This record gives sequence, structure tokens and C-alpha cells, in this order.
Amino acid sequence: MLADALGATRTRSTSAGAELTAARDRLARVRRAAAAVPERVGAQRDRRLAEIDTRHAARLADLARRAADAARREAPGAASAGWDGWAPTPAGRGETPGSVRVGTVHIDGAEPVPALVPLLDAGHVHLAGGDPQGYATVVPALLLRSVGRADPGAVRLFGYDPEHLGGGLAGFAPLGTAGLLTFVGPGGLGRLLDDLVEQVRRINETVLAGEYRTLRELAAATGRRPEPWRVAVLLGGDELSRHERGQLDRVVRTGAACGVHLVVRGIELPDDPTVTRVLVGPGQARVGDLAVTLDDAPPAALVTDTCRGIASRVNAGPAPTPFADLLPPADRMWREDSAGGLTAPIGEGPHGRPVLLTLGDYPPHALIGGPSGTGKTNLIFAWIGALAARYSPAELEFYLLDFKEGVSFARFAQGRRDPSWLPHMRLVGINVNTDREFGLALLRFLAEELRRRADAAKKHEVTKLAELRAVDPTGHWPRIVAVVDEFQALLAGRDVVAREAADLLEDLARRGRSQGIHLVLASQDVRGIEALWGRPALVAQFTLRIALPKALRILAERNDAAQSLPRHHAVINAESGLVEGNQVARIPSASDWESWSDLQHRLWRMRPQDAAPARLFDGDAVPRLADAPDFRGLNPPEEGVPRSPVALLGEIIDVQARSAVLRLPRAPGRNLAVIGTRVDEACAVLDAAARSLARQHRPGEARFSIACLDPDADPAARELYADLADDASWYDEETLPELMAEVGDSLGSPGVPSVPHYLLLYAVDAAAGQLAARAGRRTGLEQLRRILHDGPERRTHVLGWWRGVARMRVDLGGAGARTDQIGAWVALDVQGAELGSSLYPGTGGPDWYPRPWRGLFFDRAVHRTGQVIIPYGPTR
Ligand SMILES: Nc1ncnc2c1ncn2[C@@H]1O[C@H](COP(=O)(O)OP(=O)(O)OP(=O)(O)O)[C@@H](O)[C@H]1O
Repeated sequence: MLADALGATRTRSTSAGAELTAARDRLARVRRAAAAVPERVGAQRDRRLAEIDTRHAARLADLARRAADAARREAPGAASAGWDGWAPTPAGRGETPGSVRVGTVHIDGAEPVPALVPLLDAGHVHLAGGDPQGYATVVPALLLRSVGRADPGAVRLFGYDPEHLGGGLAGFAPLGTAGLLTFVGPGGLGRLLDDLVEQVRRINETVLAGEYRTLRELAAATGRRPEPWRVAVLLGGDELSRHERGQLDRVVRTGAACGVHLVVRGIELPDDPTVTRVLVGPGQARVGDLAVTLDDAPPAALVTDTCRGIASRVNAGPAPTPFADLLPPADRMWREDSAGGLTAPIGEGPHGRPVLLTLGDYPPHALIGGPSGTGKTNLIFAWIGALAARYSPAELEFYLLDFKEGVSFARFAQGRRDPSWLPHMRLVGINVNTDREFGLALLRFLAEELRRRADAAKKHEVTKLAELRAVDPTGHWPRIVAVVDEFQALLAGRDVVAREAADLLEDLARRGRSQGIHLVLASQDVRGIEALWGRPALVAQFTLRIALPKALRILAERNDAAQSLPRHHAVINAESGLVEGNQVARIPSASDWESWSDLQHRLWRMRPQDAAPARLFDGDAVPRLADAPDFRGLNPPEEGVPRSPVALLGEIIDVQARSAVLRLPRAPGRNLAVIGTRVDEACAVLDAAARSLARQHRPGEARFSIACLDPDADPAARELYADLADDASWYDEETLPELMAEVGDSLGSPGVPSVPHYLLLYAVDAAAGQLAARAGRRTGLEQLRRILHDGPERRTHVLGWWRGVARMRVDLGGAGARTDQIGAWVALDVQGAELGSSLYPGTGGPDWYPRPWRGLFFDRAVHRTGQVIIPYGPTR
């Protein structure tokens, strides 16, 4: 039993020993494992921490980069650029200048972020901290950057520095010369604050006027900035009085909306969201909660140079408002209806509101005055542009006449370099200074249009244009604006032209109002106005007066507003010039090439498909026969259809480019005499006559006999001879008597020649000697008289050039001889008085003052008075 027990015990002991060993092993393993755990976890934790760090740094860098980007957008150009190469970069119109940079915020491992301080259109800056160097860095940086972000003159500074802290304001002194920096002496703070509060009140009431909450909103909506920013820099001083404290609080609360801002040191500002607090230390500052490393101060020379530049720009006069301000937005072009009148802005009034010009029933007509160079031409451009952009050519037409020398208005018509024209422009007359007839033609044309409108109104039983348009909606009844620059030229002189012009003007002024015909007369010359003054009934119709600086007699007698006008401004007065009607407007520059072309091209592209270019009459240009519509329209008659030929002599001075026409039917007197010593003009008239006649005959169906007795005329006559080819024959001094004898004698034989015969006799008076001799049964002169007398009925017409009235009379048979065989004549350098008696109806002859390249054409069969013509220029 014991042995058994021993054996069993041993076995238990052995297995217990084995268990023990196993347990120890386990323990050792567990101990080993336990020892490894913290090591692993720590590594993992470290790994995670490192990951988080990297992510954080990347995010920080990303945020810093985005903040820096945003800052650069918020403060572009002059608002943040480094001082090296710094220059003003004014914000665009309607844009806000944004915040300005004073330093940088540094974040470890990220790019530095510009530290911005909002000022213009945003709020106020309060500076604290005791470091004078810091102030001298921050204040000029703030101010220079702000000034550089606005148009020259758009920021006004007020300095209050009773303790002479300086604060960096000194460099801005040059602004004072342009009234852009005002220092307020000790004791002046109250007044300055009162004034700022008053500005805020005024701007709220009259500029924002309940329509906008802030100037910034107004600028964004209209693109205009009617008020400057006002920045008061207040540097220390005594304790504020209660009143001053109250005013300062008011400015803090309400100033920013009206562009009134404070930069303050040493005076407490109330807590307000618009106040940015800057704590200034040496080279460092806290802006709000941010630690900022301050930028260097702007170099002193940069500050003074910039301020000097701005002051000189401002002293040079206000920058004109851009022309674009007068134009409607692109989608509103040509949308206005002119039935009731024509209204358009002409410039900006004192509070930035547009000043409007109206033409309609009242006021119907305008008078513009101002000495040379004050901007009349520019004003006319501005007005025409503002109207043309609003009213389509179906609503408005322009006629424009410029009596002074110059071509600026030629731009309205199609040119060689610029194919565009103003679609509303029907007629442009330039260089018409000596061609008052052209002015007269325009007035006659308008008078005719007035009659047409009045007739139509009568037919529809209405009286006014608006009513006529209502009852005849498909009719073409645009309002017509006729502009005459330097109109006094038209009324100068006491002759028929001046009298008729004044009568027509008076009629148009009186009755044009209701028919939508408006006159705009401009003059630089007091005498111009005085020419009208003699006709009070005429002047009374011009109720709209526009006076440019220093204009005399445009406004009423005791209204001298024009005398103190700054450059590029005008007094607009729709009350016949009475003081109550004065409105001052700043006129934008419209006549410079770029502004005008841009608009004209835009309108030109909008023109109706069938729009024809404006007719351009240039008094300095010589028309060409080949271009004349009447010449192009000529052709031989159809077989068997009789038609009396016509000779074109030159261009009539008229609204349309028409030719002066001489009919040559088979009737007595149908001859032409060109009278005067001017070779080129005489040749031009005969040449045009011959070429136009030739165009109406087929080859071989007309005979042209050319005789030239003036060597100077020889080249021209020979050229004609060559061009008429087989239909022409050439005669000279020797052979002319033969021609006279042949033609004269043939007139005695019965029957009518089958082809017409035109005798072109150049300087025929030079042949008097040769013609005095007998040629056949008669002398040459007798033959000539016979041809003149009997020829036309037998299709034989003389187109002769005599170099003087007396010489012609001799050829016709002496001083007392009849002249009725000369049915028509063109006088060149011949005084009107010489043409009296038998050549012209009435006594004393026509009102004709010879002038280069003009002739007076009179055809007794059709004319009551002479007609001024422009000979056509050389053909080749
Ligand atoms: N509002 C303006 N803004 C900018 N420049 C202007 C303005 N008005 C006129 N000017 C400029 O002044 C100059 C003279 O103007 P303009 O030719 O219109 O004067 P004017 O009175 O018609 O003179 P004149 O009778 O001698 O022709 C021009 O160079 C013109 O561009």
C-alpha cells in the first residue's frame, strides 16, 4: 500500500513539477510579452503624432497661402506693393480701394501673410502704444497707400497735431498746394469735427438721398464717385470737450458710409465694428489679436514725390468725367422714344448727378456760346453722342454745319481712312466759311421739311409731332436736330443771303418746335449773338442756353455764372439764361479720337441695313464730274424719243450733291457764256458741259467744234478734244473764221441739221481781230452773232468763254447791243455790279462776290436769282 502510495505520490509530484515548469514558462513568456507592449504603443503614438503634425503644418501653410492670396486680392497694387518701385494704382471707377498693408503676420513654417488695415470706405484706425518710431512707420504707410489707391485728388487729408508729434504727416505737405491737405491748429479740433459731421449730414441728405446706404454702394451701382474721401489724422491733444467727444463718436458711427475716416492716436475712440485697433511697438504691432511685423516706413522722397505729382495733376484742373458716363448701358442703346422730346445727359453736376439737356416743345432750341478753345466743339460731340446712343436713327436725325475752318466734324461722315459714319447724321457741312449759300440751302431744306410735316399734321388734323406720330405710326417722323457752329457767319453781311437766312431761321425757330425740328446754334463770337439780338422774336425761341467758361451774352444780362466757371464746365440754363435756371455741369472729353471712334463704330455696326452714309459737303474739296450722280445718270435717249440735251456746269451748293443743269432745247437764247479771266475755272465749266453733252449722244450723233484762243487753256481744251474723238474738230485763230462762216451760212439754208452742233469757244474774245475780217458774205463777228441768235433753234449752241463782260458786249455788237441771245451765263471773277442791266433782272446786278473756284450761274429761262456753283475738278 505504501509502495502504491509512494508511486502515486511520485507521479503526482512529477506532474506537479511539470505543471510548475509550464507555469513558469508561461510566466516568463507573459513577462516578456508584457515588457514589449509599451514600446510598441509608444512607437505607434509617435507615428500618429508626427502624422498630425505634418497635416497641421500643411493646413497651416495652405491657410496662410490662401490668406496671403486673399490679402493680395483685397490689397492690390499700391495697397500692398513693396516701396521699391511703388507707384499709385488708383482703383477703377465704381471699385472700392480696399484695405492697405502695414506689415506681415509670420507663422512658423508658412509663408508670411500681409497684415491689412481697412480704411477707405471701411472704417477708422486707432493707434496706441508708446513707440514713436512705430507711429512714424504706420501712419505714412497707411496714408500713402490709401492716397495711391484713389484717383488724384480723391482723398483729402486733415491733420491735427497740436503737440507736434509729427507722426509722419510732414512728407504729405505738397498735397497742401492743391488743397488736399489741411492742417488744423491747436484749438481747431472742434471745428474740424463739426465740419466732418456736417459733411456726413450733407452727403447723406443730398448725395445718398435715401437711394443708397453708402457711397461705396452708390459707386458700385453707378460707377461714379461724386465725393472725395476725407481722412482726418488726429494726433493727441487735450482731453476732448463733451461736444467734441459727441461729434467724434458721431463720425465713428456714421463717417465710413460717407467716406469720412479717422486715423487717431492719443484720443480714445468708442468701441465700434468700424474701428481697427493697432498697438504699436518697436518694429512690431498688434492689429486686433494678430502680432504683426511692421513694414519699413515709405522712403521720405517717395512720399513727397508722390504727393507733388498728385498735387500737380489736381492743380492742372479736374479730370474730366469719362464720356462713357453719358452713354446708356449697351442693352439700352437706341431704346428711347423721341415723340415727346430728346433728353440726354451732358455732364456731371456738383453732386455727381447727371445734368440733362432736353429739346422738345420746351425748350425747343439751344444757343451755345464760349470763346475759342473753351470746348464748344467738344460739347457738341458730347451732346450728339449722348443723344445718338439713346435714340435710333428712326427717332433722330442730325444736320451739321460748321462755318469755321477745320475738319473735326468730318468724322461723322464716311472717310477714306475710317469707313464708319454716324448713322443719324444726314448731312455734314465743313469748311463752309465762305459758302453761306450752303447754310441757306440747309435752312431751305429744313423749311421744306417743316412744310411737309405741317401738311401731314394738317391732313391728320393734329398739331404736334407727338400727335402726328401717334396717328401715323408707320410714317418716318424723326426729330431733327440741326447744329450750326459759328452761325454768325451765315448772318454776316447785309445781303440777300443774310436776309433770307435770318428769315428762314426765324420761321424754323418759331414753327420748328411743334414739328420736331430743333436748332442748335453755336458761336464763339459775341457778335454772333448780337446778330441775333437784332431779332428779338428769333432769340426768344432759344430758351436753352449753354454757356462755356467766359461766354458773353449767352445768359441773361445780370447772370455772370459763366465768368467763374472752371475749365471743361458749362452753365446749362433752360430758362432763357435767367439766374434761377443755372445748372453747372462738368463736360466729359468726347471729341478726342478714341472716345468718339469707339462710340461711332458701335453705333455704325448697329445701323439699319439700308442706311446710307451722311452727305459730306467740304467747302475745300473740288467735286469730280465722274462722281456726280447727275452725270452718272446721263445716257443717250432711246431711239426715236426726242429729248433736249442738258449741259452740267458744276455742283450746286446744296444739301444734295446736285449738278447745275443748263437745258439746251431748240429755243432762242440757249447758249452759254462763261465770263471772267480765270482760266482753270472757265475750262472746267466748258469741259463739264461738253463731257455731259457727249454722254447723251451716241458716237457720230453730235458735233463738237472746239476753238481755243488762249494758250493757257490749250492743254485742257486739247484733252477734251482728244477724249471726244471723232465727234470733235479743232479750230484755232486762223481757222475760227472758217468755222463761223461755215456755220453761219448754213443757218440760212432750209431744214434742221440732223445732229446737234456744239461750239466750244475758249477765250473767244481773243479772236476779235480775226473775226472782224470778212468771212464769206459777213464778217466773222456778224457770223458769230447770227449763230448765237439763230443757232439754238437749229440745234446749234455756243458754249463760249469771254474774259470780261465788256469784251463779250463788244462781240455781241457794242455797249447797247441786246444780250438775250446769251440765255445763260456763269460769272467767275466778275463783280456783281458788272452783270447788271440786260444780263440780270432788276438793277445793280446780283449779290456776287467773286471767290476762288466758285461761279455764279444764271439761266434766265429758269432762275429768279443766280446760283452759286462749284466747277468740277480736272478729269484726270
Ligand atoms: N470737357 C473737356 N474735357 C477735356 N478736354 C476738353 C473738354 N472740352 C474741350 N476739351 C479740349 O480742349 C480743346 C478745345 O476744345 P474745342 O475744340 O471743343 O473748343 P472750341 O470752343 O470748339 O474751340 P474753337 O471755337 O476754337 O474750335 C480741345 O483740344 C478739346 O479736346
